[in-house]
Amino acid sequence: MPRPDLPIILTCGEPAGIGPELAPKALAAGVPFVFLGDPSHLPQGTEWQEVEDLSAPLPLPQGKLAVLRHDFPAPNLFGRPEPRNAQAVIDVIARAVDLAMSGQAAGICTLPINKEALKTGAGFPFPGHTEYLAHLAGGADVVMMLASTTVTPPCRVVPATIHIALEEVPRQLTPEVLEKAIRITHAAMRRDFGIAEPRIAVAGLNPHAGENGVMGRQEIDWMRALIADLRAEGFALSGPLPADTMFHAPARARYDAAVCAYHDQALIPIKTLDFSGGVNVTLGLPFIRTSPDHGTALDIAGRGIADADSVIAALRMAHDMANRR
Ligand SMILES: NC(=O)C1=CN([C@@H]2O[C@H](COP(=O)(O)OP(=O)(O)OC[C@H]3O[C@@H](n4cnc5c(N)ncnc54)[C@H](O)[C@@H]3O)[C@@H](O)[C@H]2O)C=CC1
Ligand SMILES: NCC(=O)COP(=O)(O)O
Repeated sequence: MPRPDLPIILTCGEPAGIGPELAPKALAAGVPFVFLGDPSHLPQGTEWQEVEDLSAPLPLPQGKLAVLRHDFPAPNLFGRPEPRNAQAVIDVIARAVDLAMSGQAAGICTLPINKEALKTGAGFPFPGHTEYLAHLAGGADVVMMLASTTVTPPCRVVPATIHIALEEVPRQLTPEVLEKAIRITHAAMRRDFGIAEPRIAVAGLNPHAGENGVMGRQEIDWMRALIADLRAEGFALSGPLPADTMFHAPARARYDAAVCAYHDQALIPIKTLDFSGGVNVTLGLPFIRTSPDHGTALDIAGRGIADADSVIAALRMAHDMANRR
């Protein structure tokens, strides 16, 4: 069980992006966390203090940022990821996971990585944190959820396939993959969101959910049968639903989470409804992991204008999850 009195580890992510400037702003979350990264990447004038003992009380006096030091090999230039720093970005994530899995931290909250920079700089073989974290957890079955924090009814979405090319989706979206996403989502809604009988809506793959086979057959070939089987087990499921009409407010009021067929089907509604309050949470891991919903924003990095609301919401959600567990 995670100890909510212990800090959440906030990993630095890509230092050339907006991560370093978000870290001091994230103190507004009011929950105990420690920044894991190179303090030389923090904005000039940041008041910080190195910590070694994660059980020491937080927050630090005078609003200082607590830093668990992880020095990077090369200087940082905002907006331009440095290939020599790519491996350190990856190592920081692995170090944070070690701390969470060994019970020294309440969980982790990851600042964004630039997937292309890690692939070109260090041959990172994973398309995102989600897949890397599953690997670090010994091959856990996980799914990615993005959850709003400022809209009512809430928008919580899970793409059953994640970081793959659109042309791969019909091949990789199998009954097994969709069933796994539904089961993991159901369990996490109960454990981490306190919803005893979660209602889950399942999006179809095709326009109009195939319209009875006129615009695609996955819905009638296997989705309906899978949903019926799971309903018979007691799951409160609806679908397969046409994705274009399931995200407006009255539709969202009818479910607690939506399991979608692919990345953009799921992420466009939440990032449109709640870009600054959206939280990315990995479901199915043996430790808590949240993240802001946005990326590295290289176009504005280092200018001090990045909005910290999403990382603040992510830290609070991780802390709430630790308390609930
Ligand atoms: N969890 C993670 O590590 C994530 C990483 N990424 C990575 O980030 C990189 C850039 O991805 P993009 O698609 O360009 O998305 P992005 O979210 O980095 O940027 C999209 C637009 O939103 C703006 N924006 C993003 N966050 C903002 C903030 N906090 N305050 C103000 N404006 C903000 C940016 O300036 C840009 O105009 C890619 O390498 C992607 O893979 C993307 C999403 C999540
Ligand atoms: N678009 C969401 C995203 O890329 C987040 O991925 P991850 O790094 O959390 O796996």
